[in-house]
Amino acid sequence: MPLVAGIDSSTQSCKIVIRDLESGALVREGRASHPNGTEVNPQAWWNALNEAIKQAGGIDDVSAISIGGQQHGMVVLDTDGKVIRDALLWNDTRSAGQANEIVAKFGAQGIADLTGSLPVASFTATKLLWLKQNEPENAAKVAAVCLPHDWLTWRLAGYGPLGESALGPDLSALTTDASDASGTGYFNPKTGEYVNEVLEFVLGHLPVLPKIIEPNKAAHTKGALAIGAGAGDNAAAAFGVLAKAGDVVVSLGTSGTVFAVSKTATNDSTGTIAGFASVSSDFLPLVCTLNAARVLDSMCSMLGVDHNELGALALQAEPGADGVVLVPYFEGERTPNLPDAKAGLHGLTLKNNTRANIARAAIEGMLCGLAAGLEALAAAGVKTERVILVGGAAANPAVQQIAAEVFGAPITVPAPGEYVANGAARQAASILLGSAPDWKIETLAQIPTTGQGPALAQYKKYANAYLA
Ligand SMILES: Nc1ncnc2c1ncn2[C@@H]1O[C@H](COP(=O)(O)OP(=O)(O)O)[C@@H](O)[C@H]1O
Ligand SMILES: O=C(CO)[C@@H](O)[C@H](O)COP(=O)(O)O
Repeated sequence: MPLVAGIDSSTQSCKIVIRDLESGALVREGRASHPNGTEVNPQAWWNALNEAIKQAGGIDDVSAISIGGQQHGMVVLDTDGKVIRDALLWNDTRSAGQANEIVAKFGAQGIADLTGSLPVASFTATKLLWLKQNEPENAAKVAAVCLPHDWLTWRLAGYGPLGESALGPDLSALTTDASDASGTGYFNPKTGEYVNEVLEFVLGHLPVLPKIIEPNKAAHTKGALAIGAGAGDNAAAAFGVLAKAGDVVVSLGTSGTVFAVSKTATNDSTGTIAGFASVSSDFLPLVCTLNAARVLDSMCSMLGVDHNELGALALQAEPGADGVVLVPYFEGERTPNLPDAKAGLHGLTLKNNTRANIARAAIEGMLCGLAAGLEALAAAGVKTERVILVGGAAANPAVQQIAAEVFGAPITVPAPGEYVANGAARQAASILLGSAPDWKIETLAQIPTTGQGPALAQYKKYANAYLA
């Protein structure tokens, strides 16, 4: 039976799954780490991708492959196909001022109407404006701009820097898909076209941009291997869990994201909801925070425990952690747009200052930032019948249980797996089959709603003070 592969080139690592085309059964997998930091040489992603493929036993027997990846990262290429400078990632906040300049130029509603979203520092457009203003010699050299998954797809197809690749630096062979393009800040998800006036404003000239490929078409063929368009990681996760109306997906990776597949486009000029496209060319209204799984990593090292112990400690405390609140803005924050904010531990007394309360406050704080996202989606008309929890921190049973209390919604935890990579594999399968297969998804846990606990209300008291 033919095999298909899907890749998740995410912030912290690269993962590959190889699946049976018909049943979707996992056949082999591999992973490799990415370097830390918000500025990364794309070569590190290419090395990790090759290491992950090697760990998975290679892809010689695979018929189709697609790459999902972290969104927004700015990869700039010169005319020889060389990377001009390290990529600035989605969680690099240096271009916050440039985001404001774009909003001032086009107006908040104007830019939201043109691109579906109000740009914040994460968006590629703001990074290009930062480049033009701070490294004009680099900006002048830019012949093409692409996203992390676009660049990896191009490399996998055999293109790359002059002298270092079989097919050479053909920039016109760069491809992408609507879901990832919709995170650039210069793409209109409603028309499916790039918005040149924004691009010209931020870079000063029009570079080559990746061609938009439909989800069930091959972007390239390499011998017998079909290479798909790929996708932004959140859109791929929605596709990987087969999200349908009433499902809201919450992903707890480096970023925290809340999103749903919708037939209706959004154009939120407040900037809370990003109006992205889905893999299937519907829409993917999405709220993203900068502080998710790494909040727990950081609290684990502060308390000297591992993730299981952090979870066990948290479950010893009562909902609301006896008034202890962590506002987790360790990396600044994106939603709300507070790029320079710092985290704060609030409400401590000599009595409630326990390891259990602090562990619980860490999990509640991470989730409360996302509960505000759920509320925003609800206000935009997105129905939440259940929350599907994915991403690294979703594996933690305490996180799953506390999510039901914080969100006040039933939680479904799919069987442990790489759902971004699975979504990419499902897209690859759709190239061979003409449409995406309905692979069965096993459920690990279903946690009924317990109603909303006290955590969110007390969190808002402290978090709202940051907005004053
Ligand atoms: N059991 C767990 N509990 C909490 N966090 C976890 C657990 N297992 C992994 N993580 C965290 O999940 C993160 C990796 O998740 P992942 O979704 O792969 O991130 P990304 O997509 O941003 O690279 C790491 O920060 C890791 O420490
Ligand atoms: O910026 C966004 C979404 O807009 C992030 O969701 C990135 O796409 C990174 O995802 P992870 O690597 O944290 O999963």
